[in-house]
Amino acid sequence: MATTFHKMHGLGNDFVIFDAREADVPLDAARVRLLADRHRGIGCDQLIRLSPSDKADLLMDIWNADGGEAEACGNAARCVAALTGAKTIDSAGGLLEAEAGDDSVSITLPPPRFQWDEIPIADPMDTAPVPMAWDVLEGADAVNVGNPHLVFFVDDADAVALGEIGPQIEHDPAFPERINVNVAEVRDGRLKLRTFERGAGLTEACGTGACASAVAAIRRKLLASPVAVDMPGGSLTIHWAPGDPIVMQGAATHVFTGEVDLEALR
Ligand SMILES: N[C@@H](CCC[C@H](N)C(=O)O)C(=O)O
Repeated sequence: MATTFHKMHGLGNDFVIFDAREADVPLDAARVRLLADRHRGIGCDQLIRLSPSDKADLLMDIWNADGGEAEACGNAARCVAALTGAKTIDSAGGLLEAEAGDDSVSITLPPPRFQWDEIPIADPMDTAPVPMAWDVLEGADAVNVGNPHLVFFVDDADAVALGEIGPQIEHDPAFPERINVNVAEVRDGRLKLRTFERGAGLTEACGTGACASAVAAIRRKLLASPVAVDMPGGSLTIHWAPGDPIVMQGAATHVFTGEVDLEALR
């Protein structure tokens, strides 16, 4: 039986979105891995399923390409708001508010968290910075914006071998739920950012990574809000003040709508 999906991306960070508000779309880790596979399936960084919510306009479930579930996805939230017109989105990472404009979508995320057990980190420790090092990367700030992030401020983000060191950090036993890894460079009053995503690897852009990195830069007084964040796939603007929710603004693009026979995937 054919199931409709929407292929969308936020600055090149791409998604397969199923709308299960009318009829269930059965997904499990194995099926997600097949759908996300760029050779055997449709191909995406994250797979999104929308279902009814009694707290918001809809509930967004998020799976990474490796089949693991994620609590938050900033770029997907913008795509979902653009696709459905939802003004409130429930997710495992908290309740999001959305406002879709002509060229961009704004998403308001709950205030960031910084305590070691809120990241989470396995043992009590400082989180700004965390007293840990991996090869040339050290002194990261840990920030939870619905999902867990480490932000390393570096002199040259392009020079970091993030594809090699990212998996070591993601899987370090210090992070019981694994972690997203960001390298951020302050340049010309903006943030240049590359992200190695938990469960998806290097992506063109990461909305929550941009939020976590902007928050860390504001806390370190490296930049003031709003922070412009430039990623390989494009830019986001992040507004934040200590104690407040985070507002992320940027583009959301619909690529095509298609159909897939979920039972036929092998
Ligand atoms: N691409 C996303 C983040 C997706 C989830 C992340 N990989 C995780 O496991 O937490 C974004 O735009 O925020």
